[in-house]
Amino acid sequence: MTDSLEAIGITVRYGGNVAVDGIDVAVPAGRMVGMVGANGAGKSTLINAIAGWSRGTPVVRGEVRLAGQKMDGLPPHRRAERGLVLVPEGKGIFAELTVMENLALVRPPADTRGRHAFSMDDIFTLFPRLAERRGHKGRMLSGGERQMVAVSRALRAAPAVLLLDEPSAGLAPRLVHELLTTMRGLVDRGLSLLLVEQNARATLELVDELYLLERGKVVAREAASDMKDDPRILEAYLGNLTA
Ligand SMILES: Nc1ncnc2c1ncn2[C@@H]1O[C@H](COP(=O)(O)OP(=O)(O)OP(=O)(O)O)[C@@H](O)[C@H]1O
Repeated sequence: MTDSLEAIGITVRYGGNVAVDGIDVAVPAGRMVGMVGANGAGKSTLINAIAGWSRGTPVVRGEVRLAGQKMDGLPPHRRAERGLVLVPEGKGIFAELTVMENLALVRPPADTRGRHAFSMDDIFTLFPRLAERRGHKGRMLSGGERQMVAVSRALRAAPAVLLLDEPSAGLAPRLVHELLTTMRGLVDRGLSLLLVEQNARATLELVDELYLLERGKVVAREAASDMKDDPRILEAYLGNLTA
């Protein structure tokens, strides 16, 4: 079966500094793949390159395919139109627009075949907190609520594959768990998800497969169930999970 998302040989080079070094990623349909690593490992650089953009002006190489279709050379908005939708690090919601207005900025595509469409009602069922706050401006929302808006805005675009960059940043552990559990629920309903996270522990609990990144390279890639039991991985990258 064709993977929902396939990235092959992604390399992002800033002069002599190779931030991402020939990484392959595959997200099978209806699966949640996690990518963890320390600060500066290259996680954001990689997920942004898959979405079609980079900070600065690096040299970017590699192929990206969505359900077998080539995305190479397409700008981020064209990739999003085809269903490859990024929730960027830092959320990027408009502080002076209300929750409703932020969500209304995205026009759902007319043709949602092979995609996962979410009406406003679906979104408010998923995030009841946003329903209560629909008239509140972005600047009045908590970090968790802003993250919910950012995810919801991406869902309005009817993703085939959702790319989620560090949703836990700045959130309390309980909120991280709630948000990731909600995302897992969507994956169980068929969405494909690539999640970049620093919080390895929370990620490992919910993903199907985990990649570990170190200095721009994948140093381990395993089913999450196997990684949980791999003492080498636990010790080196995840600390003591039973602690
Ligand atoms: N605009 C830029 N110019 C030069 N180098 C950059 C630029 N953006 C990122 N880098 C480099 O790319 C490498 C990877 O950074 P990246 O932000 O992808 O790491 P990360 O794993 O997402 O870290 P974090 O968890 O802190 O967000 C770092 O060495 C960083 O210095």
